[in-house]
Amino acid sequence: MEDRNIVLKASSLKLGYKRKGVDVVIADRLELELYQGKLTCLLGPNGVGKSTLVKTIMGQLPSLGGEIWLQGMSLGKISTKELSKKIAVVLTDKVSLGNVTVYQMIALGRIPHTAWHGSMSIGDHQKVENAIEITKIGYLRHTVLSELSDGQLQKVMIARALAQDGELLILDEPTAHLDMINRFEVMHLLRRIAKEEQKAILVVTHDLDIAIDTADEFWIMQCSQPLVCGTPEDLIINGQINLLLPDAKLQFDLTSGKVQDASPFEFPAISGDETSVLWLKSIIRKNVARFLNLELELTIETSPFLLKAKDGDQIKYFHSFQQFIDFYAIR
Ligand SMILES: Nc1ncnc2c1ncn2[C@@H]1O[C@H](COP(=O)(O)OP(=O)(O)OP(=O)(O)O)[C@@H](O)[C@H]1O
Repeated sequence: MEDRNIVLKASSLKLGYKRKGVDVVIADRLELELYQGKLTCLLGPNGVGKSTLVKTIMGQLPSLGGEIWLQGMSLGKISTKELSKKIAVVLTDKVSLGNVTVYQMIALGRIPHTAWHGSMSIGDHQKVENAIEITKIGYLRHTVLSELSDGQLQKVMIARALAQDGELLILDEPTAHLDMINRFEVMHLLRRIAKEEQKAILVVTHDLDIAIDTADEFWIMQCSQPLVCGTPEDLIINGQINLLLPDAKLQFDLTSGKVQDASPFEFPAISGDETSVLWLKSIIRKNVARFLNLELELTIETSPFLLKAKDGDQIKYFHSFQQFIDFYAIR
């Protein structure tokens, strides 16, 4: 653990807002570290304080207590200009610069490094080109932002953050509003950037399945509790992943890696290969209200698909899950 390069560290961090001079505390006693080359996902229920934490780490919102260090320097001692060179942020806010081209937008990432009216140096243009190459959006270079899809726009905003060339990238729900393929692509792009560019990346997300696939580290935030930190795999195996599911009706299923109904469930006897049994259980579970015959003995094969159901002396064969469920639904 000691050999991991800490980019940002916070100790006894107290988060919140001032209302009429009074502290409104959102979270307290937070201990956290972000590492170079690691993708960290911050997860937690709506309203728990994830954006508040992000704003505090970015230096946009003062903490109510505790310390934050960026590369060993106290955050409070770093000027806004220096901070904008070190931390790049991608927020969910809609971009209103519709007529700006992709190249121009990414070039805005260089502003902290140039004077406001100063022109970009060759080095600045190289940083922009590099960001375009990493995010593979060269084909969009001259397109105006208003003509981009949400997924393309998200990649442009990531490229802008990359062009900024800070040590730390923070993204607040970068996969919100994206379809499944784009969610997957964006998160895998962030993982690649963490590894190849050796950036520390913090992503706020509600996308548990893709976060499990891509994150090196999870921070689980819960109301009035310390952050729970660890690799997704450790948190799954030790059951702490269920902290994300305080509703007793839901649980994280270790075998399928999915969140599912936690109500006790007894399956009929099933034999077959592991994957087929998993999906047969999935359809049985969904149809539990109309599927109460526990005397069944089920055998499943998938090449070709054949589901044998033995009910006492009777044997029935089904060639799809649909046939199987339809048959038992009408009994
Ligand atoms: N400017 C503000 N002043 C006072 N309270 C605020 C302010 N902004 C947010 N809050 C409160 O802080 C709490 C945490 O909000 P925050 O936006 O950080 O949650 P979140 O975990 O990011 O939620 P979500 O998943 O819905 O985005 C909420 O109770 C919210 O009402």
